[in-house]
Amino acid sequence: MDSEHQTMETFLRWAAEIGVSDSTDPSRSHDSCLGNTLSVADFPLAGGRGLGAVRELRKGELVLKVPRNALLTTESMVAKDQNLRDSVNLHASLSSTQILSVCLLYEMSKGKSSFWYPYLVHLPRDYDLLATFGDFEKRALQVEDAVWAAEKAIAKSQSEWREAVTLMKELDLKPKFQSLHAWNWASATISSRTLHIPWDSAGCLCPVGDLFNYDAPGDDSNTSEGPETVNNAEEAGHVVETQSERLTDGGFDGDANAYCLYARRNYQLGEQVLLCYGTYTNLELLEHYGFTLDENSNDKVFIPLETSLYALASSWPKDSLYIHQDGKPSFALVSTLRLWLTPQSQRDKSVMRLVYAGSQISVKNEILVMKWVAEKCRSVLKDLPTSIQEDRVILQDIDKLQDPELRLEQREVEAFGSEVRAFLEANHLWDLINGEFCGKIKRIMSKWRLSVQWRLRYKRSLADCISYCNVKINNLSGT
Ligand SMILES: C[S@@+](CC[C@H](N)C(=O)[O-])C[C@H]1O[C@@H](n2cnc3c(N)ncnc32)[C@H](O)[C@@H]1O
Repeated sequence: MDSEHQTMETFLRWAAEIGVSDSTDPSRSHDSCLGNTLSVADFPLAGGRGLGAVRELRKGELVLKVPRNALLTTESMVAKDQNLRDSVNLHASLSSTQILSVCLLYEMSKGKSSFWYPYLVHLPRDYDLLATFGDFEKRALQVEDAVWAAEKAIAKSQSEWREAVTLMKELDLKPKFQSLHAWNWASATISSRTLHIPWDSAGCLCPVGDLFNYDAPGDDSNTSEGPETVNNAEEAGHVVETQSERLTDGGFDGDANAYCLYARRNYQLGEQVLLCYGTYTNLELLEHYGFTLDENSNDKVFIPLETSLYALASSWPKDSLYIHQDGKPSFALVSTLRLWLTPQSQRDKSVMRLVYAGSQISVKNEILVMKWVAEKCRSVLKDLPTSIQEDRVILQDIDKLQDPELRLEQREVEAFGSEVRAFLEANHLWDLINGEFCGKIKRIMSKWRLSVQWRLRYKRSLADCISYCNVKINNLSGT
């Protein structure tokens, strides 16, 4: 048995001893907290390590219960350590997430003497969240909004770290636990693994409960949009309500004094059991969790729009003007463009009524709208440094570089495009091709891959939008 497997067994036994359980039967053996509904398994195509169903599960069935005393929260950590409690109390100006980060690093610094050691050893050592991106990976995102989001995330992490350094010094943390690198690790752990609790906005780390990988809310989740689905405010309100209900697959149950997690649908034996952490676009998933989804019905593709258009769109928030991942322009974007492309002199009451009802103004106007959107997407695509096809090739090349088994021929290396060559040059890797890259390079490569994956998905949505508009134009021209 390998040591990873052994420590996982130790962890599951420890969790069982403190009351974590996937069974409602209190007489079950304490050898492991899993085995009745779930087991730890690897799902290479959907999040890596995760939890699989050990039998058929019914929607709504309780699949895991984690008692309050097992949760890692600021409250539970300071309760076990007077020194930590006294120091934390002197830093009320820090946010609850900063405090939780410091507590986590403090707990890590205790090593084996930490109560949570069996859990802490299973936390990932590295993360791919935007805040951990270097310059190369950041620039590889290409799209201005995304590069800006990465810059903001990096700057935020640095300034939060600077603010927390005094507390870490007072706690006498070893230099390696006080470093920006350690801070980024703690912040990423909290961002990507905490669950909501009512008494601390920083959330809690939930042993075993944080092994669930992510599933986006179902396809019906974007039905709150568009005249086809929502015709009035009452209906819209109903959709919002059902959406927020769908976002919770569990939560802290005050009566049970435990975090309770439920199956969000029926599962077959062996299937991965997933949790919906919330409704995120791909850029948000990358920022907060370090991955993107090829199929994400909550994704939103933003394109640069004219200032006068934003001014006109005062009835709809700016962030409602986007293109869905499948290429369909949003209801608000189409409505705003219908009005914007109508000459000022013709914007009378009847036109305004049609616009706010989400209806077409005229065939001519609708064709103008579709042509405008298609042209905009074309121009955005043209201005980006690489095409969809080139990005696909870059991803294949990254795969080749990441494959330790693959021996690359000289001609293959010479055929690499400029971005791959720039990566190899920037990291002095030309001589190392066909050798084993060090951990640091592997980590940069995995972030770079995510950037290319993200921008490729963005471009595919724009290309799909062009096709969507062309079909609409053809249909309208025939009417
Ligand atoms: C709460 S943890 C889930 C367990 C995690 N896989 C582990 O091994 O500890 C969340 C992290 O899992 C990964 N993840 C979750 N769902 C994913 C998905 N659908 N696709 C890719 N990665 C996913 C991401 O790295 C994310 O930050």
